[in-house]
Parts: sequence; structure tokens; C-alpha cells
Amino acid sequence: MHSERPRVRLHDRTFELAVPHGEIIGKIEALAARINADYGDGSRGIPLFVGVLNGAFMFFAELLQRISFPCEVSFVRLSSYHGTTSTGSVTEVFGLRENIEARHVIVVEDIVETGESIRALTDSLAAMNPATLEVATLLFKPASYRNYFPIRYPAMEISDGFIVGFGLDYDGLGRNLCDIYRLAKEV
Ligand SMILES: O=P(O)(O)OC[C@H]1O[C@H](OP(=O)(O)OP(=O)(O)O)[C@H](O)[C@@H]1O
Ligand SMILES: Nc1nc2[nH]cnc2c(=O)[nH]1
Repeated sequence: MHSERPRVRLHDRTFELAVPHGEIIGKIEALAARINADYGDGSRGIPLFVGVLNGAFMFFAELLQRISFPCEVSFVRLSSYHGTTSTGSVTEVFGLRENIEARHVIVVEDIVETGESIRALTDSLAAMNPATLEVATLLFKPASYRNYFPIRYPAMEISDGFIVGFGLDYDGLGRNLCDIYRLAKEV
């Protein structure tokens, strides 16, 4: 029997609805309330939210509209490539212009899966001596996570399986979808 879930076709693959827009927004509202409770008393100065491009753009905009204390925003981009040594893939961080020393920094990601990206980013930012460094992510796959850095602010935990929509892409497509879709099993 065929699933009743709405489907989208991107390139050669079919994805089926996993998290509708209203549920995503509800999770973002709940996360914003947690962050407002933790940072809203002003004791941490003016925190800096650092969005990770490209995927975080939609989550970043929705989250920041719900932050109720004075804050600043910035963006970084991660670039992965395979090094010439046997150490495997290397991730570099580009684009941060702010001096984050002694500041309270919250990284904003769309998804944390293995944690390789967040490891590179948090290692790089921690070396700049922020006062505190936390990670907020729209989606967290705990079963795949292999990093030591704690993810304090996940909006949603999900099981494994490839996800698109709400900023996340499949080979460049799907970022503009307002719901989240999961790769459908081929029949
Ligand atoms: O925890 P990990 O296994 O490292 O996976 C998570 C990373 O994968 C995605 O980035 P991607 O390289 O697809 O770039 P994008 O944000 O431009 O889509 C996502 O934005 C995270 O940065
Ligand atoms: N689009 C997309 N990017 C990812 N990066 C790590 N996991 C995922 C995923 O499930 N979907």
C-alpha cells in the first residue's frame, strides 16, 4: 500500500513529508523560550549568534525573530575538502569578522549529524577565547553523533535518514521547502 504522505521529487529522488511547517515553528518557539530564559537577564552582555551558511538561513531567521534580548548576528561558512595526507577530510571556517574574545557566542546550525562540522567550528571558535560557546540546531541526530561537544540547544531530535527542506538541500535543491521531508524508500 502507498503512503499517504505528501511527496516531493528532487533530482532523481523522492522525499516524503516528515515534519510539517507548523510543527517546525512550534519547536523553534520552544527553543527560543529556552534561550531567552537562559540569556535574557542581561548578565551575559550582548550575545552573538553565529549562523552557519548555507543551510541554517531559514532556521536562523525564524529563531532570531523570537529572541527577546539585545543581540548581534554574524555568519560563517564551512568548507570541507580532502587533504593530501591520510588524515582525511579537513574543514575550514570562513567569514567571521567579529572579535569574539570574552563574548557569549551561540552557533546556529540547521543539522548536526556526525558532529564533524560542529567539531571544526567549535574548535576554531574556542581558540578565539569566547566567554561561553553553545550550539543551537534545528535538527539533531543523536544516534549518529560522534563528537564530544555538548549540543545544548536542539530544537528537534530525529532518527537517521536523509532530510531536506527548511534550509537543507539535496544536491542544491529543496532549501526553499517550508516543511521537512525525508528520503523515501524506493519501491
Ligand atoms: O554533523 P555533520 O555530519 O558534519 O553534518 C552537518 C553539516 O552538514 C550540513 O552542511 P553541508 O556541508 O551540507 O552544507 P550546507 O549548510 O551548505 O548545506 C549542515 O549544514 C551541517 O553543517
Ligand atoms: N540535507 C542534509 N544535509 C545533511 N548533513 C548532515 N545530515 C544531513 C541530512 O540529513 N540532510
